[in-house]
Amino acid sequence: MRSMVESGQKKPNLYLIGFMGTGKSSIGRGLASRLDMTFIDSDHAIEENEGRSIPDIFASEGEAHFRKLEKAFVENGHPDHGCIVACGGGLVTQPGMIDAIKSRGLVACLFAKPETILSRTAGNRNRPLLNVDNPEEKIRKLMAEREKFYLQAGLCMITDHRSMLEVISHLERYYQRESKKAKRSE
Ligand SMILES: Nc1ncnc2c1ncn2[C@@H]1O[C@H](COP(=O)(O)OP(=O)(O)O)[C@@H](O)[C@H]1O
Ligand SMILES: O=C(O)C1=C[C@@H](OP(=O)(O)O)[C@@H](O)[C@H](O)C1
Ligand SMILES: [Mg+2]
Repeated sequence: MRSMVESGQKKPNLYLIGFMGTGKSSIGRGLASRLDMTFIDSDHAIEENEGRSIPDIFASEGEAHFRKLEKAFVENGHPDHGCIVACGGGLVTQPGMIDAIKSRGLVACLFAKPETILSRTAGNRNRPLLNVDNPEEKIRKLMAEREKFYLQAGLCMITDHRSMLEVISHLERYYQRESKKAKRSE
């Protein structure tokens, strides 16, 4: 992570990564309010910039185009400090993206079992990758492909059977500890 001196002693960003339905967006919002930081969701930022929804972007230009928009968001589409950033689940799967977010702040990954993910995402058609005949099979396949990226986070946390408040409190302690360490290492 960039030094606190370079970032002007400002609060480093915290990036929440992990599979769809692990809680990045909901937990990120609660955490930002606890830590008095700005909340940014990469999906919402992209939708706002493009003026259309993620399903529309996938349908009209395809997943590869959406991944380019995610890359642009990471590289120059958000502030470099003071933010809790909920990343779309596939954002870290492109080459160089994990290093790019690690160079900009702390990274925590949320995990959940495929069954939990299925129940948390069922009834919501906003995730085009899960609009398939057998979403559970798709979740297992994508998870296996993506695990190597998710495991590179500074903190990995299993969220099954944990309330959102428990997850938020754990992440709050992680952020406070790690951001203090970064400050002390100056
Ligand atoms: N720890 C949790 N326990 C129960 N439900 C959760 C938990 N974390 C998230 N959820 C629910 O799961 C759904 C998906 O959460 P969301 O924040 O959109 O995930 P993501 O951004 O990772 O795709 C939401 O309805 C949210 O309220
Ligand atoms: O895992 C993915 O590839 C995706 C995750 C989604 O975000 P969430 O992880 O917030 O659901 C969204 O970016 C898009 O539907 C693609
Ligand atoms: Mg989300």
